[in-house]
Amino acid sequence: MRLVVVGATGRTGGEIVAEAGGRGHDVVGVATSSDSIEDVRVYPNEKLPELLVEADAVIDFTVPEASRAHAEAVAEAGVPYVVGTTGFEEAGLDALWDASETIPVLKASNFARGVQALLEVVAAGVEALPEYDIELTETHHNGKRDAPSGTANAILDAVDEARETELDRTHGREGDHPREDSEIGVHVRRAGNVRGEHELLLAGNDEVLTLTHRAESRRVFAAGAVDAAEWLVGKAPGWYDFGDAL
Ligand SMILES: NC(=O)C1=CN([C@@H]2O[C@H](COP(=O)(O)OP(=O)(O)OC[C@H]3O[C@@H](n4cnc5c(N)ncnc54)[C@H](O)[C@@H]3O)[C@@H](O)[C@H]2O)C=CC1
Ligand SMILES: O=C(O)C1=N[C@H](C(=O)O)C[C@H](O)C1
Repeated sequence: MRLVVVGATGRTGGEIVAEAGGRGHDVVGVATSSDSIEDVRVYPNEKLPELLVEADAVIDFTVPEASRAHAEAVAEAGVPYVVGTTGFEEAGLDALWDASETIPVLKASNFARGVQALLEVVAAGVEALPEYDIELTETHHNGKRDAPSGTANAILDAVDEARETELDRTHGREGDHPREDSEIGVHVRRAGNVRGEHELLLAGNDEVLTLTHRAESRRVFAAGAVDAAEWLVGKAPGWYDFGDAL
């Protein structure tokens, strides 16, 4: 199928281009810097409407302001839309929700299948240990813009759902700060070229349960995103997540 990869020159977009090309898909790229990538033409943003005419699906790993801007054009073109971009918390997802009224939109903060499994394990652990203290730590490369990660927010939401309450998300601690029972500590590390690590710690009753996912390569995200795009083609308009495609 013809895939348009928006963010094609990025750390993850480049892996998606390689993964999709390796599966035999016809790939074109869109990015702010219109370089070619190993025989794949990359076009500037303003070319997106033209490229959508022949597209079977769009995969977008850019920045929130870009994904929000692209959503309308993709919806108008009637093309299924896979969104991996994170950091929408401030800007909001309204443009994507609006698009999902006319096209299938599949958004996931993490396209690694192991993270989907982690989210299920988190729910089971939290339900089994309702009175334990919970702390979350995420670690990413030193170029990551948003904090905490989209995956961290998804894990926090899974904890709240399992606890059937909203814990107070305490982002770091300093000074005189004893832990309240209602807190969940959220800790963010940015260093080197770490692809993405998430650790949930549950402690109480003289024991500690640690649940950890570590991406060893961005190829894991690329494989999941292309799987999602292949699954999304032909689906009815609506809002989907990666779990629907597994
Ligand atoms: N859902 C998932 O599985 C994953 C999500 N991500 C998310 O994907 C996003 C991109 O991450 P990276 O690949 O590290 O980013 P990057 O900074 O390496 O690449 C960003 C890409 O977006 C393009 N871009 C930047 N600003 C733009 C604009 N205003 N308009 C159009 N294109 C623009 C750049 O040209 C580049 O191609 C982030 O939000 C990150 O959190 C990253 C990995 C996995
Ligand atoms: O920016 C990244 O690299 C990643 N971002 C996603 C997130 O914000 O959760 C997914 C993955 O952890 C890599």
